[in-house]
Amino acid sequence: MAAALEVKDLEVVYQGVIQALTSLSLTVQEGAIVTLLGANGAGKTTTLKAISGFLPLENGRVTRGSITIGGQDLLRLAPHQIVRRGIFQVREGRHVFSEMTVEENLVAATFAQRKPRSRKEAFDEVYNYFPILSQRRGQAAGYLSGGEQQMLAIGRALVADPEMILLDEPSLGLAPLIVKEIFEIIARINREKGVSMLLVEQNAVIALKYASYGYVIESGRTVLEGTTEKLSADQDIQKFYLGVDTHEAA
Ligand SMILES: Nc1ncnc2c1ncn2[C@@H]1O[C@H](COP(=O)(O)OP(=O)(O)OP(=O)(O)O)[C@@H](O)[C@H]1O
Repeated sequence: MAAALEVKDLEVVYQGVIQALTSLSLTVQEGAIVTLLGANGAGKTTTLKAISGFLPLENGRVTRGSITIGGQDLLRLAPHQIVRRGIFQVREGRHVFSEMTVEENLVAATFAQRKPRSRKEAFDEVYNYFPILSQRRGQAAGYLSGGEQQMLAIGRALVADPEMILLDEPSLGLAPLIVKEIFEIIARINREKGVSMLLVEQNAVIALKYASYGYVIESGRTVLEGTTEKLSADQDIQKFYLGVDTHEAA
């Protein structure tokens, strides 16, 4: 299978001095769910921002390495061109337009639509995956629950008809049942539409359950990678990410 997205040896610097990534490499195969694990400040969000082209908005810059999709260089592209190339980032904290209704939020995402289809067709697809959003379509997004806002954030990505969604901490602040519901839908979108996912998660248990491959990053570099089966069996992962007492387990 062809490699969809390749990040190689990436170095990122903010404000000319703060080195956030030193040597970050990862691959997301077409149609895969890949997770990126790491402690606070390891550089996970920076990696997503580098891929989606948002670094310059925060005075950040890629100073070495490459990001390609299907062999095409992404580093030269602006964020709107990267969206057109099929990569859509769902940012941490949802960032829905709180004064606008659910449906107006979806309308706002139509600027990024990649294939000509009617709004009805695009929105029906979103409402099919997230029926609760259909019931709330006329309600201000700011009054939605955290879980519903996360669904809306993913729904906006769907309107764009992405090939890959970059998901930044979708479980943040949500109750376990809602997290499970959202991840089941993420898995369905992946399965049914073939959309690949690059998933940043503090909740390693859920990330390792739904992803097939994972990377661990420390201080801006990739230190471990493997199938999620292999990572789940790794003693360090068990100790530091899954909260397993490896002495007791031994
Ligand atoms: N806009 C910015 N300006 C300056 N430094 C930044 C900026 N964003 C991130 N950093 C720094 O870059 C490093 C990596 O941050 P990043 O947010 O990518 O980590 P993370 O792994 O996503 O952390 P968390 O899990 O806490 O979200 C940190 O040292 C952080 O302080």
